[in-house]
Amino acid sequence: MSVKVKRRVHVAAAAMINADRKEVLIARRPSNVDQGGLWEFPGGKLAPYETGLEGLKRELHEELGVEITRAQPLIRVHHEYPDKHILLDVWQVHDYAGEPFGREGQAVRWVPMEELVNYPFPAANLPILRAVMLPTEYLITAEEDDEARFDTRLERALKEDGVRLVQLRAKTLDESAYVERAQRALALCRQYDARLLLNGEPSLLDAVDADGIHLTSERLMQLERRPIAQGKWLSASTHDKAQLDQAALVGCDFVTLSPLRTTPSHPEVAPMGWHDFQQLVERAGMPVFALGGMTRFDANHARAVGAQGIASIRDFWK
Ligand SMILES: Nc1nc2c([nH]c(=O)n2[C@@H]2O[C@H](COP(=O)(O)OP(=O)(O)OP(=O)(O)O)[C@@H](O)[C@H]2O)c(=O)[nH]1
Ligand SMILES: [Mg+2]
Repeated sequence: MSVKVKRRVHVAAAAMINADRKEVLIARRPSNVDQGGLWEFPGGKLAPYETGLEGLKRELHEELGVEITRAQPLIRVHHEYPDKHILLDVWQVHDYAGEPFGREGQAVRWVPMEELVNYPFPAANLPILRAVMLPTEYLITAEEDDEARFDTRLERALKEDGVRLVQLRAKTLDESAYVERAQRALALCRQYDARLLLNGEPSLLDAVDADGIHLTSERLMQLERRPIAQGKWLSASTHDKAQLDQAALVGCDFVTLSPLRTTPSHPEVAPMGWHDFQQLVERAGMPVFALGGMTRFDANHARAVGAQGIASIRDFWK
């Protein structure tokens, strides 16, 4: 039996997100090419010695007639197709010159984010769809014993820090107190067009119609399948490769990976540091938020090493 070594293909692709209208630019692959007829994020294979960003700029000039002026890494996805191993190196384009059009005759369309799921994409693209929906910052709420103060602090973060993704973590509350707080938190989040995930059992969604569930790593490891519908978001806390693999297996939409640094809340746990973090993120296959001593000053670096961004209690809870 001969062992065939798969081709490795490095592809740069663009998530052009129109932040005001919350639309994303997608293009349809011509029917006569690999994965023809499917929709994709514009881009293509890197030429020898090209960096991801150089390749992205060249491809977007060739395919859409635009010149990228500002872009930031969004996510890197490894995927095994039957004939090749591809690395999709996806960049979020923040600014460009020109009006995009299908320079190669391909259909090009601005699509509202929540409608992206209705378009057929290549199998490798699921993590990208998740990444474009998510912001760079993930607020985890602190323990509070005063409900009025909880509301004030949450609203401050939504209003002044522009937080758009919130996890309600409250280990000291019993279920009925948790549900009450969650209902108020949901109303506040709706007011600011932010998403709310409940830290706890999937059944909490029956009591509060929030946007999803965040699982502890312990709960994650007990599951055999995804415990909630596809229309809701599922995130989980992870700390190592085994937990990341499990998150992929049960179909988490995204995860936190911690601890990057030592924190006052977990002084006994050894931090993993950026090097190990980057290696784990590279193969996670879903958006990952860096957690553990992170502040918004770390967001750019987190992006640069492949993460979606940062998660924090302390940096937002003031
Ligand atoms: N551009 C792009 N390619 C994707 C995506 N998802 C995905 O699996 N791919 C795969 O990555 C490879 C990209 O190749 P491509 O056909 O765009 O390459 P290219 O623009 O350099 O074209 P060429 O090889 O005809 O010159 C294809 O095998 C394609 O199926 C995506 O969202 N965007
Ligand atoms: Mg292409």
